[in-house]
Amino acid sequence: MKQASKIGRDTYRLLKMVHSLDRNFIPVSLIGAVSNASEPFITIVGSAYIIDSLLLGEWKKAILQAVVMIVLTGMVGILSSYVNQIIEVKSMTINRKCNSKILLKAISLDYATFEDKKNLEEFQAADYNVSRNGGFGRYMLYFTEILTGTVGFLVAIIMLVKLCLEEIKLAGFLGVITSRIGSFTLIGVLILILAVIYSALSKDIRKKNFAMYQEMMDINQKMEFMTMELTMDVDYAKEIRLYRMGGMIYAEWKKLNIEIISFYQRFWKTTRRFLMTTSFLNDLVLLLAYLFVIVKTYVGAISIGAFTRYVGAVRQMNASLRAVIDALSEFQLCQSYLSFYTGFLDKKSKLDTGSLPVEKRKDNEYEFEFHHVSFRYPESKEYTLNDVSVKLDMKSRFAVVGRNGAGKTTFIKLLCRLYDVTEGKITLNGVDIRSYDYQEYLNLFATVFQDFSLFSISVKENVGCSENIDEEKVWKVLECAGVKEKIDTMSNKLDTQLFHNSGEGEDISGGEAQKVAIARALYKDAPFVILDEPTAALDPISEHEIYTRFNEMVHDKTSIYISHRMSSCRFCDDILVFDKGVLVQRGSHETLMNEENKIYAKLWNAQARYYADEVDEGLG
Ligand SMILES: Nc1ncnc2c1ncn2[C@@H]1O[C@H](COP(=O)(O)OP(=O)(O)OP(=O)(O)O)[C@@H](O)[C@H]1O
Repeated sequence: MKQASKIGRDTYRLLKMVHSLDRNFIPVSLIGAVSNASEPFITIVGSAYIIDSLLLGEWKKAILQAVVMIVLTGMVGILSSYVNQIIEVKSMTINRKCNSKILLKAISLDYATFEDKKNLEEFQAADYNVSRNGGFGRYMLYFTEILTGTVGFLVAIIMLVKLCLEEIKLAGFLGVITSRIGSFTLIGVLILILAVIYSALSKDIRKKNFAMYQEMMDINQKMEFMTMELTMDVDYAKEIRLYRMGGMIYAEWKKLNIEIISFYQRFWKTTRRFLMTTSFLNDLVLLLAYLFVIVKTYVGAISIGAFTRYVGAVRQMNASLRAVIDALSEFQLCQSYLSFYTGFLDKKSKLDTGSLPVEKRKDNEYEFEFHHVSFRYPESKEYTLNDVSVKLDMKSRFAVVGRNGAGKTTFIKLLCRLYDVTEGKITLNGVDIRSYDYQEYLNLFATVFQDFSLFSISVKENVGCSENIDEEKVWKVLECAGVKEKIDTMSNKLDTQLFHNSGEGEDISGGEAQKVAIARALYKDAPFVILDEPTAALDPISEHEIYTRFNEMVHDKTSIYISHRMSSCRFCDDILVFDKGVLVQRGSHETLMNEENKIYAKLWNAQARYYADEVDEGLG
């Protein structure tokens, strides 16, 4: 019962969603159902009348009836195919609209959602079910089939009620069966048996199929990823060739392929059993129903013409019931798949907690403070940052240094609120950052992470990140980032698409890409500019040029650099040194260099020694 009410609630919700996407779909489905279902009945009823007319020798009447039947069948047939076509197109359109809902949801979700494996799987499942498993399109086609079957079943029942009412008073067993009460009981019991058997069997197969389906979804996703690695992605193509990894990945792909084949074999085995059992039971019930109509004709309760009509009605009732139950089981299976989709749409942003507007200050006087901040990644047991307390003075240039894995990037991610702290708090001008409107808060930062991304869109769009782009400003920031000349040589200049995977796109080097990403940060013109390993891919001259120009451009802003090139710390007023998630030192370059045997001096000296050796070797 609980299960049935859940199915009912889910159906209502999904149909409501479909209705909001296309208000005409459900009415059109109803028209389709009525016209699809009435088609066979026109022939059933028509031929019965024709037979009766022929038996009475009324030839003209029979011909007229045949003409009416043919015209009606043709008209309803045309209407059915027209409406079915509309339903198919509408189903496809609804699916596309659902796809766009997934995309919109995906881009509105927290960044942390995408670093969390479980969330990522849920997103992939939602996308898989809507884009590749038929999604709402298939769901709505089954919905129409259920409506069609239900209308057909009801019409057949009405005809059979009429059959039950046709009686002749007789004594004995035949009299009992052909009486009204006997007829209703017999037909009622037959329908009940059919319904109970079908729903029990279909429930069983639905459960089995859903379990198998989930298993196959995982395998399919892995296979799709591997196919992409092997065939489509140019970055993988390089590694695959240089390290001869193709054979290994192909072997893995083949293993999954065998699993898929075995999955289909199991799937068809359960389905075959279901089909054979239902078909046998069906035939049995059909036989009993035919016998009943024969008996009714034998005792003289109905004419020969009526006999054909009722035989048709029995056959139609059976076929309709079977179609409803088959479609219902598929419909519910689809509903289970679509639960991934609705589950995904129900996800809420955890970071969108505050509503305070962020004060827009022309003087850029924003003050951040970390108060005993500790942080653990969602799926991690270990703390990445421990008890960090630090005040960031405005308009300073900060450097964040430390060994690999010390927690530098994590510190920045917390500042930019890509994650919330696990313990402690971060304040902006004395107010907990969780109280601010999330989007407004994000607008304070222009950050280039070490794993930045450029997109397969134009250079201009990559830098301007909006629909209204100030081209003059784009050229200016490209110049500051040292990549103006390169863009000037590209075929469509600012309008050149990046990366050749977008058809007409052009590729740029790693360093040039990094410069474009820096230009994007400058274009945003935010009060906080953060560069995480900003110059890792740049040659030393470009690095020097960028630092010099950059400092000019961000003089009225607060800037934070994370860099392993210790020399860049010299540009900075204040240096934060992290070690194993703890802020261990802070101060100017000179102050920190005076703290001997501490990590900053060690890092500096290690790099200085390396350069000194190189210089010595070069000179020697
Ligand atoms: N999404 C994540 N989930 C779990 N652990 C993570 C995640 N991202 C980073 N870590 C872990 O947190 C620690 C600190 O990482 P972080 O990227 O902050 O270091 P980093 O100082 O910037 O290092 P590097 O200099 O190598 O860039 C590392 O041990 C890393 O493995």
